[in-house]
Amino acid sequence: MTTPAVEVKDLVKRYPKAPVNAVDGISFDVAPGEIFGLLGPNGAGKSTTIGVLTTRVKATSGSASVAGQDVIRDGVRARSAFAVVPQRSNLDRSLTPRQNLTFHAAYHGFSRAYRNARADELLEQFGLTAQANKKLDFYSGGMAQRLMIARSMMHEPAVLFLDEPTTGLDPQSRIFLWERVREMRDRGVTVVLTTHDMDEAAEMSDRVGIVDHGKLLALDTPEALTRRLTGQAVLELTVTPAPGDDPEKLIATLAEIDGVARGEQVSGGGATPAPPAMATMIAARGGGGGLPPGPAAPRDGDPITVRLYLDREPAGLLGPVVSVLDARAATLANVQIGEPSLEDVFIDLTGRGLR
Ligand SMILES: Nc1ncnc2c1ncn2[C@@H]1O[C@H](COP(=O)(O)OP(=O)(O)OP(=O)(O)O)[C@@H](O)[C@H]1O
Repeated sequence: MTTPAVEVKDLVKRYPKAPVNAVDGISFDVAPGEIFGLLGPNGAGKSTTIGVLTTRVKATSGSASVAGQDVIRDGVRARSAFAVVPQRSNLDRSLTPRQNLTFHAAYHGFSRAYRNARADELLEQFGLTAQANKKLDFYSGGMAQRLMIARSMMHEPAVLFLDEPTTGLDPQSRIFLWERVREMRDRGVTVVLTTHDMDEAAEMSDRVGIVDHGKLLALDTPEALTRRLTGQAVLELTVTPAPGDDPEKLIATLAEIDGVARGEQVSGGGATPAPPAMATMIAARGGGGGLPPGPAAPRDGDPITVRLYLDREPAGLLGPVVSVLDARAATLANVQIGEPSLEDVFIDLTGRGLR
């Protein structure tokens, strides 16, 4: 049996004087070479979990290891096995970009020849060769992020922890970054990332763990998680109800169709239809303080967007849907068939209340 790249068992962290555990008995394994996404609302316990794994936070109880090294009992030894790229730059501004790389490798005990060769290789890989000796003050946020990842790879860690790596990056930098992350994965580096970007998590991660209130609520591949949600597919309709018809009643009638698990209005009242993921944030189940507000009440003649969550193949339901709309003299402008997104799963598990 191969040793997991990350192993967390019954991990608990209670900060001094805190009334509840920040991490409340979390267990999971990450396989070598996996990209693992840790997701959760603000304050869920992600950073604390990563903090324990990277020896910055002292665990209250439980066990944790990275690349087979016990990070709780022998943090110093474990540190050579991983690298952390924090959300905010912690580059040394008194050094050149290149020196940031070579000093890091010197700290980890690598020879001068190795340090220089590795720095050149990584500067090239991260598109920073031409800016290797510039002042860091002239670096953009994207360049600083690239340099931090390059620096983290100087000591060839087995596991790379990335804390919200693409926050604040432009689309080009984001794509570039993910290409590099995939390259690292292809070379056998295990990547553990935290992110609030659900699309990115779904696209990048081999598996994701969803955390809230210090507990792991779900752990699986993004596909398996979305498959588990309600039905197999979602039908999104842009409909203009007949004058005087009540949209809520129209949706209730649509939800009664055999094969429709539930229905909800995701936008309307003249608002631009939100993309599916955003739509769910607006319209998903109640609770959690009622924020953010639901869609505006539509005026007569305005189209509304209705989402139907299905528990059977969508093709067979188009006929019944059109019949209901016909019977109520509603006009159908657009139909989209889609899968539930990871964000739908996230909201379903963690609710929509603000943290
Ligand atoms: N140093 C600390 N001292 C006391 N409480 C803390 C400390 N750090 C975090 N907490 C608390 O522990 C809980 C979990 O916080 P944590 O930072 O791990 O969450 P998170 O999921 O990383 O959130 P975010 O997405 O906002 O970064 C929160 O209630 C937070 O207020």
